[in-house]
Amino acid sequence: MEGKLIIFSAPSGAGKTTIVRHLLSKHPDKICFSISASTRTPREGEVDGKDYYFISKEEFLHRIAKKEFIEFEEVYSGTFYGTLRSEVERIWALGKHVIFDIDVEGGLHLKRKYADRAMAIFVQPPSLDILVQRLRGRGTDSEDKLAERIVKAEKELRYADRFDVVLHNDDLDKACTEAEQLVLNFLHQDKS
Ligand SMILES: Nc1nc2c(ncn2[C@@H]2O[C@H](COP(=O)(O)OP(=O)(O)O)[C@@H](O)[C@H]2O)c(=O)[nH]1
Ligand SMILES: Nc1ncnc2c1ncn2[C@@H]1O[C@H](COP(=O)(O)OP(=O)(O)O)[C@@H](O)[C@H]1O
Repeated sequence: MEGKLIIFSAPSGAGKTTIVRHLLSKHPDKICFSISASTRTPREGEVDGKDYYFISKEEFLHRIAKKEFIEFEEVYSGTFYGTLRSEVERIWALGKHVIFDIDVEGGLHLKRKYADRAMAIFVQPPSLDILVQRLRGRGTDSEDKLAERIVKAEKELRYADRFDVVLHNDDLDKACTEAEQLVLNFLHQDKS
C-alpha cells in the first residue's frame, strides 16, 4: 500500500523529536519513523540505523547523484540530511504510515510533493528564549553549533502558517496528547 505521511517540523529545540518518540511508543502498530540519512556525528546514545543512517559526506553526495533522495538539504553548513526513497517504501511495505522529524524546509517540500496524503505539523515553542534554554539544557551542541541553530530557528519560526497545523509545545504532556489526537484523526480520514 501507499500509506500516509505525518510530518513534524520545527526549529531545533522545539521538541519535535520528543513528541515523535512519544507517538512511536504509543502506536508502533500504525506508524514507523522515517530514518533520515545524515552526515552529522552521532550523539551519545544515538544508534546508526535507528536514529539516523549516519553516512559520510562522500556517500551522501554519491546517493544524491544516484537520485536516491526524495528530498535532502544541507541543514547546517557542511552537514547534510535527507529522506531516502527506499526508507519511505520500506515503511509502506510494512503496511504502516510514515512519521517524519524533519526541518522546516524539508517538511514543506514533502507536504507539496505528497499533498493528497500528508499532514504537516509545525511544533511551536513558547518563545525563542525558551527554545534557546531547551537547546542549552539538552547539552548536545557546542557554542558554535548552538549559535548556528539559533540563527536558523529565528528564520524558521516565521514559517508556521505554511503548515496544516501549529502544535504549541508549552506543556509537554499536553502537546503529546494533542499530537496523538491529530495523528489518529488524520489516519482515520478516508483520503489515503
Ligand atoms: N530536510 C531534512 N531535514 C532533516 C532530515 N532529518 C533530520 N532533519 C532535520 O535536521 C535538523 C537537525 O537535526 P539534528 O541534528 O538531529 O538535531 P535537532 O535539530 O536537535 O533535531 C532538524 O531540524 C531535523 O528535523 C531530513 O531527512 N531532511
Ligand atoms: N514542553 C517542553 N518543556 C520543557 N522541555 C522540553 C519540552 N519539550 C521538549 N523539551 C526538551 O527540550 C529539548 C529539545 O527537545 P527535542 O525533542 O530534542 O527538540 P527537537 O527535536 O525539535 O530539536 C530536549 O532536552 C527536551 O527534553
